[in-house]
Amino acid sequence: MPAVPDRRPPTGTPMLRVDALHKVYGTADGGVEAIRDLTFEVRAGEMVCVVGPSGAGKTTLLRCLSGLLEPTSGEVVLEGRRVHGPPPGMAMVFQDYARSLFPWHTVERNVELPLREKGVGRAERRRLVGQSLAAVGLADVPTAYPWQLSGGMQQRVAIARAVAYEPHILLMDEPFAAVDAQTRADLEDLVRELWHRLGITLVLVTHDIDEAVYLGQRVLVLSGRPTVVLADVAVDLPDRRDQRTTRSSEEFARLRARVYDLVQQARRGPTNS
Ligand SMILES: Nc1ncnc2c1ncn2[C@@H]1O[C@H](COP(=O)(O)OP(=O)(O)OP(=O)(O)O)[C@@H](O)[C@H]1O
Repeated sequence: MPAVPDRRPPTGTPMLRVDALHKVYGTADGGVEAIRDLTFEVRAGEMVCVVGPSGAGKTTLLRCLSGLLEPTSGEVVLEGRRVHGPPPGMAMVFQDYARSLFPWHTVERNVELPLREKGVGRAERRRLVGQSLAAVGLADVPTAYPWQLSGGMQQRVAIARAVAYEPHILLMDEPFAAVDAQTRADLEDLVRELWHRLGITLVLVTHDIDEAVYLGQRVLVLSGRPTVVLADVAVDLPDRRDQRTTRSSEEFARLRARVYDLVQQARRGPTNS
């Protein structure tokens, strides 16, 4: 595996390029064209949310970005290198925290394991584990087991694990879909705060239009299958956001309505094919 580039690209420079991405799943009856043609870029330090109707290929897109799936044609280029397998410098957070954490390992061990695989020395591992657990508000439960924690706390462990890895880019697939509404709001704010503080590039897939507008600097709206980019909506809300004032602002309502209409249009399909 190639070494992780030491430094993140400077904020605003190209980080991720998706070029004419096309993905067909082979099936017994001829194949499913999940993604027809996706082309977009993400700059270093950006937070981009991806929405689209059910079955639009959002998970397929993330799998291609993370090198878990090879595209049928087109390419994914991360920090100037074409992605073929899981790239160094990338971390992922999944919806299903219960399956992504090892129940037989403690919280701190769960966070530490990827650092061992990365070859980080012991003292540095301890520092990164302590720092990232503190950053997600879990400094006081390092020796607990995941099953002893609430769902929201388990997802915080998964986020701490991703952050401790010091990724250049973090992919999140419906990360808050399995928690209650209040926990979801807390986790949204936690992610924005970490993104601000750490300068990570973030691509987050969600079904929730309000969440996409609240979190993102851009919202990429995917069409229905076979999938293309229907719109790339700039979210020109103030950088400092909070659940009460941001979500009740006129600008938020305007953006929400715009993205909602686009998703409805995508559901009606077919698009510009
Ligand atoms: N392994 C597979 N084999 C065949 N078809 C697949 C496979 N995985 C996904 N698909 C199909 O590809 C399309 C896109 O699926 P994908 O899970 O990426 O969509 P999604 O936008 O993430 O869906 P959802 O919003 O419901 O989670 C769907 O029609 C799905 O049935």
